[in-house]
Amino acid sequence: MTVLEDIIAGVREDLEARRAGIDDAAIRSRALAAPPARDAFAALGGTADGTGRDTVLRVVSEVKRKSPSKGALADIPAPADLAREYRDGGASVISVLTEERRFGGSLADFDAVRAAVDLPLLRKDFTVEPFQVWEARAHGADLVLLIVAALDDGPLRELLGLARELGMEALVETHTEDEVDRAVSAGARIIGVNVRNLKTLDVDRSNFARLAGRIPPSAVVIAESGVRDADDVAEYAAHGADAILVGEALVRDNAPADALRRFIAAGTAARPPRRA
Ligand SMILES: O=C(O)c1ccccc1NCC(=O)[C@H](O)[C@H](O)COP(=O)(O)O
Repeated sequence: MTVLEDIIAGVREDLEARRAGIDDAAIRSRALAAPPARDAFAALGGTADGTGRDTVLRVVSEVKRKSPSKGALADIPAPADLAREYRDGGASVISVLTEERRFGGSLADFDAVRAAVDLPLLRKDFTVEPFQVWEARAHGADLVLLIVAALDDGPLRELLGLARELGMEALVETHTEDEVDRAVSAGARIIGVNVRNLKTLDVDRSNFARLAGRIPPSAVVIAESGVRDADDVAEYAAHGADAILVGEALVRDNAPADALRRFIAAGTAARPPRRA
């Protein structure tokens, strides 16, 4: 079993336990009654054909307590306080991990962050069932994560379609050429290239430069994982990242708002004037 398969097996067990406590009709009516989703595509600098794109590097800042690759990262006793720091530092989107077993997250963390900030929020989980998309909207999410390596084309399209029907968008995450091509064919508008291989946990930052050029300019391109400092951010930006997704470097920093400002400045300075 790969690391990703092992995580998803646990996610499915936890999902069934939650489903035993609330029926599908109830979660759907909560989702339909929730305030409208925020426009995460625009918040990440997206424009319909890519030509009106500005040169600001956006940051998706993650609330991440622990991980399979690094173990414990930060206690984060008050996720809402961290979210306010992220907002003050200029984050465009906040990602909240809700997977419990391997990342120490929860929907309670998500709710706390939702109540604290008005930015678009990504419910960061291993989405494999429509119930999780309904659940995300019911909790006020604006974006869900769809990992191409975890989904066949049928479910990928179904989950992306459902997210949009509910007014949300999806961050469609890739790691290989084939996955980028599948994300593009599925109609993804926000495409992440994760430099961490979720099957082996190896991190190879050069993977971003290799894959980013396959993504059409109409999509927002996010470089995910592996940021240690402003030089890494500049490298991703120079190779075409519209945004970066950062967890560890921010949660380990004593002044995450300052770190964010440094990352945005370094990435914006390094970004080419416009993606062709
Ligand atoms: O972070 C992990 O170890 C991990 C392992 C298996 C599946 C997913 C994993 N992480 C999810 C992520 O994509 C990262 O949390 C995110 O990109 C931020 O990465 P980083 O800045 O390196 O913390």
